[in-house]
Parts: sequence; C-alpha cells; structure tokens
Amino acid sequence: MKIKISPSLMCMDLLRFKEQLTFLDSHADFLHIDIMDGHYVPNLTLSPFFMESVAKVSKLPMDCHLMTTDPWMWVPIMAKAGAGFISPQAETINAIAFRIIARIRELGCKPGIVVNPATPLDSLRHYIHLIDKITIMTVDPGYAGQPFIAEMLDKITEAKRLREERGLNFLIEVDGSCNKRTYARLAAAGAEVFIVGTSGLFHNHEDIAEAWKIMTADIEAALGAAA
Ligand SMILES: O=C(CO)[C@@H](O)[C@H](O)[C@H](O)COP(=O)(O)O
Ligand SMILES: [Co+2]
Repeated sequence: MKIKISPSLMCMDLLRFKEQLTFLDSHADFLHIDIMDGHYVPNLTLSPFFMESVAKVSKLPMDCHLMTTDPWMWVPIMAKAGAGFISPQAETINAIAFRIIARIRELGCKPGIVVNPATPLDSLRHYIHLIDKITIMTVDPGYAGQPFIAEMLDKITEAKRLREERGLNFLIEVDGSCNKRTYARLAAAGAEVFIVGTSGLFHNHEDIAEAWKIMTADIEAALGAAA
C-alpha cells in the first residue's frame, strides 16, 4: 500500500498560506489540523476560522486532531468548519466514546481516534471497530519539533495485528517526528499515513515544491519500491 501523506498545517508558513495550500491540494492526501484548547495541552494553534480559509483553497479532507478537554463541544464546530475526519484524543472520550463516535458520523464526518504515547491500545478495544483511522502519537501532544519516541513502533505493529485479528480496516497513521530518520521504521512497523510537520516537510526548504521533492526522495530512499 502506498504511504499517504497528511501535512500538519500548524507547521506551514502562514505568510505563504495560499501558495503552500494550493501546492498541497494537488499533492497530499489529507490535511492535518491541530486543534488545541490551551487546557488539554499548553498551546493554541489552528481554529475553525483557519479551516474555513483552508476550505476555500483546498478540497482535500481536513482531519481535525482534537487536543481539547471537551471534545464533545468541538465536534459540531469542526463539522461546520468543513472537517472530513474528526479525531479526538482517546484519553478525553472515555465517558462518551460511543456517543461521540456516533455523533461524528451523524454530522457526516469520519471518526478517527488519536492515542497518546502512554496510553495502551487496549483502551480502544471496545470501540475500535467503529472508527475509520487510528493515529499513534510518537511524541507527547502539544508541540511540533519534539524527539521521536521509538517505543511507539511496537504499538503501530500491535494496531496492525489487532486490525488483522478482528478483520477491520481502519487506517494506521502516525503523528510526531515523521521524517527521514523514522520513515523506514514507521513503514516497517505498519504505518500507512505519515503526518509530516516541521521535520518531514516544512523545514526541508522554504519553497513548498522543493520541500515536497525532498520529502518524497527521503520516503523513497527509506521505503524503496513501497514508497
Ligand atoms: O499534534 C501534533 C503536536 O501536538 C502534531 O500534529 C505536530 O504538528 C507534528 O507532529 C509536527 O511534526 P514534527 O515537528 O514533529 O515533525
Ligand atoms: Co496532530
């Protein structure tokens, strides 16, 4: 399976918003939108207002990674702003897991779930058949540019095994430090979608076409024919 690419827009150059997004629209598979509330994580990044501007330039599915203490409140706001996927953190939905997954679908979006490095996959066991994508965090959430947590490679393989055992078909995605030092290990472990931020894409070059070319060459070098 060809690796899918989801650029993390909190890492883009906002001074080149239209140019970068127009390029990504014809090259990427999804757009990763980090939504932070300044409470679940100590940061603020993108917003529904930002998403509305993105939707004017790109038709790619926007995937909202909800790093919020109250995901229930944000789900309809994200749907209204044009989300394709809505992906709350597993740690924030336990009391409302089935209700929130159903709500995301009712609103016409695809449910994803994001799992922190310290959270075992076992905690998703009872609802994993209801989701379209699982995102394994390979850094603690909150910031770009953090070091890769290599212990997560086993978790990616576990997600793949779980999917096979249960006959499911959710996508397996990785968020955090996806770059030339990690692509080969991530793909070998079972990752199918790379979220590329500072280290994998935007810091490669100030020109997005050049940055993309470098990323593609790095992925091909790491994965060979599988890229
Ligand atoms: O959710 C997050 C951070 O909480 C991510 O989506 C980052 O935007 C991405 O990991 C940045 O990529 P790197 O800077 O790690 O390469
Ligand atoms: Co993210």
